[in-house]
Amino acid sequence: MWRRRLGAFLLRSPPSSSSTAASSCQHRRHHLLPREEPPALNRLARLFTSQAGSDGGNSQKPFIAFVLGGPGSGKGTQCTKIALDFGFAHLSAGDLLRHEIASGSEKGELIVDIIKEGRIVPSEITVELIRKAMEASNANKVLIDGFPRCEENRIAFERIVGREPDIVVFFDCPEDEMVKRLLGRNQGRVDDNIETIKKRLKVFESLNIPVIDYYSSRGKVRKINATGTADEIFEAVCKLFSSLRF
Ligand SMILES: Nc1ncnc2c1ncn2[C@@H]1O[C@H](COP(=O)(O)OP(=O)(O)O)[C@@H](O)[C@H]1O
Ligand SMILES: Nc1ccn([C@@H]2O[C@H](COP(=O)(O)OP(=O)(O)O)[C@@H](O)[C@H]2O)c(=O)n1
Ligand SMILES: [Mg+2]
Repeated sequence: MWRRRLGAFLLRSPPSSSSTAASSCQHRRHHLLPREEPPALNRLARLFTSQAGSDGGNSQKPFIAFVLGGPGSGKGTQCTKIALDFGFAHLSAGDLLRHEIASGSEKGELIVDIIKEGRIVPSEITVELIRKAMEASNANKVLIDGFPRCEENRIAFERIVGREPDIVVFFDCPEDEMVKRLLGRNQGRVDDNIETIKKRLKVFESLNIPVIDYYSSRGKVRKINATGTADEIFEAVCKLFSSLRF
């Protein structure tokens, strides 16, 4: 059902600009409450929950949301908004890998070749970067954007971090729209060209969809229609996140 054939790209459309306008989320009131509670109440609340409290400490296990969707489905755009409105740390697997490349390390040289080809970086590398970033953020609510990309990623995360996600948010977007957005992204990325995009879409379908199916069978997937403007999509995101207990 979520599988879409690569075929017909609609490359004729001009690049779509993302919505940078501040969005208004009608559901904000609800999810802002915990952050506005006095510290004593937070501490008290924590005694009665298995998740970390809302004061930024991570003495207990954080709430983890994996954020998935095809390349260009809007994961990064929506994660930025969620982080801002719901107080999540936003860890983007792709950004962590690009940061490693920028550091000039030997690992970075390996990573850049893989990204150029739209393939998946060995899980040990990515999970280690995510683990360190989670630790450094010390956050009690974490969005892990663009991960896991394949079963190997998923299994490595479970083994190294010792956790499953609490939920998996899946941005469902038609391929022609994803291609249009990627070609208009304009961030100078080595993988935002049509050849690599075609490979990334194939990898998404063959390796990432099975991960989504796996989490779906475990009742963890929350699918969001990722067409429309960024603000329209964020309205659906707000509904979902306002309904969560974290
Ligand atoms: N709903 C949307 N409509 C049009 N363009 C969008 C939308 N959401 C994001 N974009 C743009 O599409 C491109 C890809 O979005 P991004 O959030 O980076 O996706 P992903 O992280 O899934 O690859 C970016 O240039 C972004 O500004
Ligand atoms: N878990 C991950 C995430 C990204 N990557 C690599 O990094 C590239 C860019 O990932 P990204 O998440 O920034 O890309 P978008 O889907 O956001 O466009 C992917 O195409 C992979 O080559 C990976 O190998 N493993
Ligand atoms: Mg992204």
